[in-house]
This record gives sequence, C-alpha cells and structure tokens, in this order.
Amino acid sequence: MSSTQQKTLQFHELELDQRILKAIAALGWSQPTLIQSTAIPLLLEGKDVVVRARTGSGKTAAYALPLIQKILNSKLNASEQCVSALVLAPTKELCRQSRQVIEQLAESCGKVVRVADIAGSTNDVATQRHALAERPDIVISTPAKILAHAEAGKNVVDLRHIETLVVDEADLIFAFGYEQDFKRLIKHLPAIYQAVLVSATISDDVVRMKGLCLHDAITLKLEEPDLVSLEQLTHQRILAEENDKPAILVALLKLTLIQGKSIIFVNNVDRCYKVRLFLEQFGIRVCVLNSELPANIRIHTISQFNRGSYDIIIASDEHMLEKPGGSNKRKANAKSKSKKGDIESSASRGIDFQGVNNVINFDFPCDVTSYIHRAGRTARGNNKGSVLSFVSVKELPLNEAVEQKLRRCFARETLPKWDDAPAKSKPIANPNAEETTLSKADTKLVEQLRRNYVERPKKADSNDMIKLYQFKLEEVEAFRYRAQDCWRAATRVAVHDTRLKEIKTEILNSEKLKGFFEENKRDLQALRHDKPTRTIKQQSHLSHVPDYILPKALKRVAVNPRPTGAGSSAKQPRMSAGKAAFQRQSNDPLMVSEVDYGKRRNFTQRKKKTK
Ligand SMILES: Nc1ncnc2c1ncn2[C@@H]1O[C@H](COP(=O)(O)OP(=O)(O)OP(=O)(O)O)[C@@H](O)[C@H]1O
Repeated sequence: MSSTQQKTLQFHELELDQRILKAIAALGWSQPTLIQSTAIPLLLEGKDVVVRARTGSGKTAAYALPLIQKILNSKLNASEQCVSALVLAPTKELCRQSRQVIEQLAESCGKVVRVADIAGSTNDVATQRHALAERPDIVISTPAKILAHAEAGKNVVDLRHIETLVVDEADLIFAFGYEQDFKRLIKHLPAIYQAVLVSATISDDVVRMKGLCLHDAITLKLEEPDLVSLEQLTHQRILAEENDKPAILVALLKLTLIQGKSIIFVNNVDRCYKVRLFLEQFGIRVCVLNSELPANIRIHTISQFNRGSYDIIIASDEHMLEKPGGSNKRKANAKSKSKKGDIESSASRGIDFQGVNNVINFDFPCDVTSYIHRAGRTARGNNKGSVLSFVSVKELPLNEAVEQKLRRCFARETLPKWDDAPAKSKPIANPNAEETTLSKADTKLVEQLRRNYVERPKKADSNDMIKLYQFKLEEVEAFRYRAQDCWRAATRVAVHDTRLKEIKTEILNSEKLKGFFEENKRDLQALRHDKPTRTIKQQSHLSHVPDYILPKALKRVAVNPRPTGAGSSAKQPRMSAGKAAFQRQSNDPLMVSEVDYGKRRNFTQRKKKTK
C-alpha cells in the first residue's frame, strides 16, 4: 500500500473512544504516525494484519489503540470477565514495555481495561497465577510463560475466549527459540480470533507465522525508508583506530561535545564493563545493559535511564552479533544458550529508551541491520537524534555498506563515488570478531576504502550520507596519555572482578535466597567476607579537565565542562554521609530484588534485616 495513496487520518477521525483520545492528548501526541493512521482503521474492522514499519515508528500504539477500543466495545455487552486478548513478545523487557504503553493509553478508562504482564514483572509462578486468576482483559507474555500456564489447566488461564492475538517483534519469536511453544500455544486458542503480527522486518519466520495463525491477512508495508529522515537523524563518523577510541570518547564527553542522553554501543559484554570502568575513572557515571544481567536489573536499568538517573548507558547487542538474521542452528539452540546470556533479552531490539539524543557506536555494528536497530534507539516519535560511529580502517567496508543502505533508503545515487572505489561493497566478515583474518579480496577492499576515506576525507565527505565528524585527532592528544592509562587500568581482571562484585550484590539482595541464608548463616558470612574484589581506584583529579589540556578551539566554549551524568559529584550541595549512601544505593541498578519501578527500597530497613 502506498503511503501517498493514503489520506493521513487524525486521531479524532479514527473512531476511538473519548477516554482513549484523552489519554493520547495527555501523552502529548498531536497526530498519529503513518503506521498508526493506516493500521488502526483496519484493525478496528477486525482484519488480520501484518504490521510492518520501521523501528521507532509507533507500532505499539498502532495495535494497542484498537485493542483497547475493542475491549471497551465488548465490555458494553459482556456478561462475565475473561481474558480476551493475548499479546506475545520475545523478551521480558518488551512485555513490560507493551504493558506500560497499553496502561498509559487506557489510563482514562479507569479499571475497565485490565492488563497483566506475566513475563516482565515477576518470575514467581504463584504471583503470575494470582494475576491470571483475576482474568485480566489483556495478558502480555512471552510464548513459553503463557504456554506453561495454559497447559496447567483451564482453571489457571482459559484462552478459549481470546478475540485478539498480537505478536509483537514477530520476527524474533522463532529466532529466540519459541517456535514449538508458539505452535502448541495456538492450539489453546479458539477457532476464530483476530491476529496481528507486528515487526520491523518481514523475515521468513514472519511469513511462516502468518501461515500458522492469520486468515486472509493484509500486509501493511508502508513505503517509507527503514530510518527516519536525515533531517531528524544525522549520521556521523570519526575515523578512529582501537588505540584512539578511548581518548576520543572521553574527550567528547568531558568537553561536552556530546550532550544529552546517550547510548554507547559495544560489541560484547566484557567490553561494556571495560568502557564503564574506563569512564568511571574520569568521574563519568554510566550504567551497563547486556543480556547477561538478570532480567529485573535490566528492567530497572532501563527505567533508571528513562527517568534520567543516568545520562549514559553502555549496551551490547551481542545476540544480533552472534548470527545476524539467525540460523537454524541458533534457533534450535536458542533456549540452551540461556546459560550464557538470557535469551529473552537483547539491548538494541524494540526497547524504547526514552529521550535518547545520541547513539554512539564505540564498536561499529557487525552488519547493516544491526546499525539500523541501534540507530532506531534515538530520534523516536518526533524527536531528533544523531548516530556517531567510531570507524577503524578495518571497519570501513561495514561503514560503506551502511552508507550504501542509507543511499538506497533516501533514493540517492548508490553507485561508487570514486573511480577506484570497489565494484561491489558487500559487507565483509565482521572485522571485530575474534580471530578474523581478512581474505585477500577483503584486504584489497579495505585498502581501497582506506585510500578514499583516510587520504581524501574531504572529497569523500562532500557526497556522503554518513558525514565526517569535524574533529581533529591532534586536539585530543592531550587526553591520550590519561586515557591510555585508564584504558589499560580496566584490565580483564578488573572487568572480571567488577562482574563478580555485581553477582555477589545480586545474590545478597535476592529475595529468593533470603530464606536460604537465614538457615545457612555461615554461607552468608562467607559471601560477605569473601576476599575483596580489586576495583579500580578512582582518582578525583581525573574528573576535572585542566585548562592546559583543553583544545585551543574549544577553550572559550568548554571552560567549565558540565559534569556528565546525573550523579556527577561536581559542585553539588553537601549532604550527610547517610543521605549520600542512601542516594547511591537507591540509584544503583543492582539494588533491586524485584521489579519495583519507582519504588525505592528502604536502605536502612534492608541494612537492619541483613544484620
Ligand atoms: N503518534 C505519536 N506521536 C508522538 N510520539 C509517538 C506517537 N506514537 C508513538 N510515539 C512515541 O514514539 C516512540 C516509539 O514508539 P514504539 O516503541 O511504539 O515504536 P516501535 O515502532 O514499536 O519501535 P521498535 O520497532 O523499535 O519497537 C515511543 O516513545 C512513543 O511514545
């Protein structure tokens, strides 16, 4: 369906209840996005629809608004309360996020529309059963969780009254190993129901899923680029070798050349911690997000970031990196991999990090799809954003592949720009993968691109979609010594110890282990008095940028760089040691033992209990 053929309807023209319109107004949404104005009328008509639209285009509300409207309509004649809609998502974070959006949009409906998220909010089966016993109108879950309850019997959850099935991020459901669960689950649904598949891409998995549960479906494939316009989202690159990256990053942050909320993407979990330890030495407060963190901590971290407790998050999207696009082997092994990392999590897919101004690719993503997903974390809704990528010479072919993709997206010339440019710029094997040796052809390609990008940067830039970030490497020379020392200090041992410390904190805070420790006090003591972990010593002088290392050009603008991160210690009113400790603890993502957004734990109470 062409977007040009479609008249863009306004919210009040979509036949939505006044209560829903009130909630939309409270969110400050002035008009529906293209996918919303296109999908909502079809879904209200009861059609089965595959909703495909680019990341950040408002797909959640596109299915949530008609869902709420349908429930309000059916409540007019309903004789008994039952579960009438099932929303499936591949991860706990996404389940929780969907619940939040649905609850926000149903805010003005009072208690008429009841929602239960049984995957994102708790791991406790009894609590999940309790939530299901209330027969909420909408149940949100991963396929495995709801299947387990459905198979436990109709007295736990009865899915025979389902009128709508929504599968969010449908392309990931099978890739995350839920194919069998999904097939078994749909057997518990009635013969007739409306089904909606929502995805940023239409993969083979989505097509197969469509065959399993949709009838006479309409596939909405809006003619819009995969990314928002270049006016809304700018793409920039800095040529930086591995040795240069730390100094450049710290200079950009300390000199406030990067402002606002940022997500720094790296390519694996250990690197998340390395970059964190590195930045913390400069007094830059950051938090990390990766699939090896327990779900409640991940969720809490996202919510802390969204609330503004942190300005910078360091995330790894290693699932995407293992096998972009997925493979059968990966699918078959998906669940068994959960030991290494929680398969129900991936940092760059679908998570609505709010108000992100910058995405920084400290490590260049391993393929174009991954770049697009990372970029989709900023410039969401109507906001503006920027993507800044550090590109090493080895990563130039990947940068070139993204460049070509952007050209195709925005209908510009896709042919090589230089006489000696490679005839075909297909991405090479991920140069960041361990033990990758480039083939002869790839080496030649890298060399050609190096000539174009490094030796003739101005010529390259005039035509590029990914603009050269105007930044002279010499200007950060003064940062280099400090940066190199601090980067070296973040050793593998330090990373290991930091992760160990996190695990210990997690164990000590675990509600589930409380009973165990009460009976096994010696274990608790042993854990508490285990050899102290070697953390990197903070050097307060590094937080301050002395005048002599400021680049000349920036002296006037960056005399007093603003402290980075909400928790920066620079010039803040003095507070008592107790209060400071409380604030530190309550802002620490590891200090959660259950998902209790906004509910701060009472630090003193907790201290007393564990004594
Ligand atoms: N009509 C609208 N006007 C303004 N902002 C909107 C509108 N609809 C949604 N948004 C905002 O846009 C952001 C992205 O929405 P959403 O998470 O639903 O996108 P998505 O298409 O599902 O993205 P992804 O594929 O990454 O999951 C959210 O912060 C949401 O609040």
